[in-house]
Amino acid sequence: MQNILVETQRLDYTFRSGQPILRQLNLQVPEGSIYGFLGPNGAGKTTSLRLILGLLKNQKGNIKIFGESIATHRIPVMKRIGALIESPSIYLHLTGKENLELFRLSSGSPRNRIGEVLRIVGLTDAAGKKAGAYSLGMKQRLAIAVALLNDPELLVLDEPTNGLDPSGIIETRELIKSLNKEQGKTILVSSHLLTEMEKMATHIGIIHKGALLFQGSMQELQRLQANKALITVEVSDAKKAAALLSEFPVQQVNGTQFSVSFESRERTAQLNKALVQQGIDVYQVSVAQHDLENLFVQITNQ
Ligand SMILES: Nc1ncnc2c1ncn2[C@@H]1O[C@H](COP(=O)(O)OP(=O)(O)OP(=O)(O)O)[C@@H](O)[C@H]1O
Repeated sequence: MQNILVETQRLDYTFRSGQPILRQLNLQVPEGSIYGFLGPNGAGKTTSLRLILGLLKNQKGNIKIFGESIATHRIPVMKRIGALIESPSIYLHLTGKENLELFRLSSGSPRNRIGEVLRIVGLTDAAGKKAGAYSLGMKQRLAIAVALLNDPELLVLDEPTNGLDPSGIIETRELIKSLNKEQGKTILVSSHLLTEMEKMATHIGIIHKGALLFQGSMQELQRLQANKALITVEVSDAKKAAALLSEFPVQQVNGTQFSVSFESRERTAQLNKALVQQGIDVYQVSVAQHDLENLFVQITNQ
């Protein structure tokens, strides 16, 4: 069986306002994985990651990392973790190398580690340039280099592609994949974009309103999606269409579109015919967009 590096056991968290934020969260991050922690804004991803890193306290339930409870082994455990949470604190008036030198002093890592991390993130040639002159992707790679200084076994990255331009997103994604493949790092990475996670994650945990809706390998998620494919139909009157279609359970109505489960090509043709016979014009029938919102519908309709 695969070794679990991060495990939360029935994790509950409530801010002082009294609103429950996490509910019985049981995360299991396997060693060697890129674990995509996926959920819409406000679902509780940052709160979970802050708890895992010991930056928030007073939770209910256990958090175990490398098999140790962080309640009793926080300091030795944190030494083996690198994290990038919220915006990176990079000094723009310093060069990439100077930034790393500054953070190296607080991390206590050896001087030769700077050259190594610059090479790993592909910034060796830009090491002498001011970070303010870096592209967004280069700044993010520098921030990840800082997180790598202590040669961590586990990297925790909170929405690392958020706010980047398209090339920055690609650079960051490729770096995450190579850190996993070439450097053997286990990576817990959060995102609100399903498509982004599909491009890098080996495992997925989906959080919605503080509760875990799905957890498993990417293949398991894909199997579930294949079994639960949706088609979207654009019509002249979606509400009326949804009300008429008792034989085809409608999953979602959105403006002029509604979604139903895909069953077969023949059933799709029957659906089209039924709509036309009821006087509803059909403008388009397509496979539903591959996004988080549709995935929620698929999962919650299991
Ligand atoms: N310090 C705080 N005090 C009270 N409520 C908070 C605090 N920080 C976050 N919250 C609330 O907790 C919920 C979860 O927020 P969290 O930041 O963990 O979500 P998220 O999934 O990371 O989303 P985002 O991508 O928007 O950061 C939200 O409803 C948020 O408003």
